[in-house]
Amino acid sequence: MPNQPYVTRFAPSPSGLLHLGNARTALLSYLAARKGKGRFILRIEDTDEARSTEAHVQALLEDLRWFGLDWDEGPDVGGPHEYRQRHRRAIHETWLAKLDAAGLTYPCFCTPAELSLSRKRQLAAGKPPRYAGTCRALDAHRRAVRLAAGEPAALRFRVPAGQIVAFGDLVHGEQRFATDDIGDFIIRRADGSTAFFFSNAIDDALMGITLVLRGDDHLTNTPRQILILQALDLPVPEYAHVALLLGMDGAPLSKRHGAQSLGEFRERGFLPGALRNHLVRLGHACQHDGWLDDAAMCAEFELSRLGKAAARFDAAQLHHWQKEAVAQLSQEDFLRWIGAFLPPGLEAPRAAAFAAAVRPNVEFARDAQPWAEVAFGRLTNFMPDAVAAIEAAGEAFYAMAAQVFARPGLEFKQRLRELGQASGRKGPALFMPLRAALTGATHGPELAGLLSLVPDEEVQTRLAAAMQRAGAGG
Ligand SMILES: Nc1ncnc2c1ncn2[C@@H]1O[C@H](COP(=O)(O)OP(=O)(O)OP(=O)(O)O)[C@@H](O)[C@H]1O
Repeated sequence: MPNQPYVTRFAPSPSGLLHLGNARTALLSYLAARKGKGRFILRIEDTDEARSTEAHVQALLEDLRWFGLDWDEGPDVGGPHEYRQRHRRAIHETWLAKLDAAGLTYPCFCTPAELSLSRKRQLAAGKPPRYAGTCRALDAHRRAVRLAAGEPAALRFRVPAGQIVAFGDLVHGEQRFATDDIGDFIIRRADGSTAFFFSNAIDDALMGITLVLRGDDHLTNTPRQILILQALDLPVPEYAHVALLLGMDGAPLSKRHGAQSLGEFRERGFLPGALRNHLVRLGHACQHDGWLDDAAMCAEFELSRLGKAAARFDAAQLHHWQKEAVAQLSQEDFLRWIGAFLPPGLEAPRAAAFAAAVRPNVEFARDAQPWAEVAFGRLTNFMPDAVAAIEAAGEAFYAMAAQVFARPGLEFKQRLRELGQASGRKGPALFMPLRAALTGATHGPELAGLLSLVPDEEVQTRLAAAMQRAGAGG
């Protein structure tokens, strides 16, 4: 069956920094659209003015782009709609008025304290808490008097009695909710802003969203939204409620808690492809174990492979994908990535040789720094185990090494062989003290590659320093 061209969206609230759970849900939604050559829309749900900030909107756009997503419509790229919900108020009011005209809403004057008391009573009686319907029963006259007196009022949707709302969820299967279990819910807050249930559903319908892929924290909201859409004769999309990503404490990641933000991983030096490769495998069973580039990830993505079980971010897995991501960089991109640690004006062939030598030892860009010092600078840093290796090797070893390395035109392998013969050492006993003297460490990138970049005089300086150190220490 050909893949359906879905129109999907990611609709975050700018109430904090995007975390890995948001990013994973955004990625899956993006892939669902891209897979069938559909469209992906970004909408900012900023109706809750108290919690939304402009700085968070900007951070969110920047983080999503860095993560590797692009969108066909959105606040920064435009499109036929307005993509910030707070600018869609007039549209929302029009649709609220239609519900009103159909007799499906009523003002609710209950205060937060009254609602909380009612909840507690219901819970104490062992009942699931839902709106008790206090203001539903008010007659038209009493309503008018209270409104005229300026009493703050939210607007509630009148949920029909005795019905079943059924829908097929692409992750959770057939869902059935009895309307008798759903209390009349708020669609406009007392401050005049539209509530999530309403604005989110209306905007999905008006923007032509055909698949709502979101976290399963919204599964129980869906029947309410379907009731609104049906009441307004608006199209009902398909739904896929994906499992939430949990934090270390086992609780779902949430912007409110500020945990594991995308920005934090970016600052720590992770590459976006590493995060994408890890996140696409959380709650989505990939058939292919290896690295997935954008095209391969689209090909790999299947709605039928989405799982129901909550998933946990795994640091070890992310490190694995980071190494893969580094290996995948073109030489040009790798050099750009570590560019801050290279000497200015480095000639292209030397840069290429450096990249080839150090890449397997670089997980984060900053890991290139010590090797750049070894290759292009003076050796000043010595690890304690390198010092110990130098002292143990003794002065004579470095005197022999200096002689072998002074002879022009020899390959590194040949020098090593000659030094082995001269010193009677082999294997690590030969190699380790040489590495320690020439790099200041007992482990690191392949020595031949690194040394090809170090000028002969500098090699001699390092061997002379080692001789002195071995002499002094021995
Ligand atoms: N822990 C999570 N794992 C996966 N998806 C999530 C998680 N938390 C939220 N989402 C999804 O991210 C999308 C954006 O949601 P939203 O902006 O409300 O995020 P949030 O983290 O729940 O924020 P807040 O804490 O402000 O409510 C929604 O589809 C939501 O279901």
